[in-house]
Amino acid sequence: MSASRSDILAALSRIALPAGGDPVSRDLVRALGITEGGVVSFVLEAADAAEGRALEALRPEIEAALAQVPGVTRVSVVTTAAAPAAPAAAAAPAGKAAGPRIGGHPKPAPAQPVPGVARILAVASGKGGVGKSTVSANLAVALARQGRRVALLDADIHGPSQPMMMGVNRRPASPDGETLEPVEAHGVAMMSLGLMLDPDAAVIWRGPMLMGAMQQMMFQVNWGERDVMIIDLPPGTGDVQLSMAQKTRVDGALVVSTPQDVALIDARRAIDMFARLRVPVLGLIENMSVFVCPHCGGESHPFGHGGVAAEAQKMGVPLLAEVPLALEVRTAGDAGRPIAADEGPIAEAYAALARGLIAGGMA
Ligand SMILES: Nc1ncnc2c1ncn2[C@@H]1O[C@H](COP(=O)(O)OP(=O)(O)OP(=O)(O)O)[C@@H](O)[C@H]1O
Repeated sequence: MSASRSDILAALSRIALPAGGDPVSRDLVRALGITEGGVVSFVLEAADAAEGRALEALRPEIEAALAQVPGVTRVSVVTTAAAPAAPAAAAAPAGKAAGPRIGGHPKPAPAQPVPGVARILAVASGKGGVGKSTVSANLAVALARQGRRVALLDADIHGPSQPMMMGVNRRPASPDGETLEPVEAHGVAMMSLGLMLDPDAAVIWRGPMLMGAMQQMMFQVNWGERDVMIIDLPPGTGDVQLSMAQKTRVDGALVVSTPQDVALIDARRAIDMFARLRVPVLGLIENMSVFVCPHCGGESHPFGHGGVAAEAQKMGVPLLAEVPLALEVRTAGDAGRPIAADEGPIAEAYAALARGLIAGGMA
């Protein structure tokens, strides 16, 4: 049996904090999640950057203490600081840097550009599982192969899959304890909450925490000079999408759908949401459009046929790409080398999508 919430809180209340009290009495514990398998994850939210550094230093001790609680199989703690990034002069001295922190309450701020990033494209879907993350990773790689300087931000906070798809899973460096360095993979600079968390841990973020995490991943990452940032949004039409459009200027949205009616209904909702947020929808991408049998070469349409093209016409938006359903797309994603990194008809479909965006001045 896995540990209970009260077991975890009891263990946490035995941890003495340098500034006095314990994480429970000081109300620092956020988004505590315990999976059936006994994986415990939560966020320790510090009041300011200095306390954040102190908590980060204490993190190994906290994780070790919780690992002793019966039923706990793994512990994943993320520390955050609620205060905005300190100016460079106040940064931690070299060698004293705290680890990367992601989360915290959002800071009220008008929409602002992400420093160094020329354009932002959001990849969205109305429904989960239609291949939005796969499209984001492949498009990012295809653009990089055409010489663009590309950032990939995994905003799919509840199910961050870019570390797996891009084949990188190391904690990002934070040399100054305030900002994070993106990780490089296949010529793309990537940041994902998945790099901070145990891959098996459930992420249960409350609204404000979620917005804070998004804000930090956009503005407290040293993205460098980038021609385009691809944002892999969570499925649906929720808080992250809204907050993204409010916090920064999204130049265009790409909506991914399978040809299935049920996916298309949700895609329509996503298009409607972007219209209300005044984010231009650049077009639809049909994923898993046709299945080509690897044995006989015969074509079939497991999710229907023609639906996305018809929907695009109805909504007055272009159909930008049709990506077949192919086993190698999944195996490439699972292996951490997106299919667009190699040669073949599917890589060419992504290359054509990238060329079109570059030609249209969107990437
Ligand atoms: N064209 C394709 N052919 C075969 N498999 C695919 C294709 N596109 C995506 N997949 C596979 O389908 C699964 C779901 O894809 P993906 O994670 O990209 O979807 P998603 O829309 O981002 O899902 P979520 O809503 O969970 O974020 C993955 O295993 C992926 O490898």
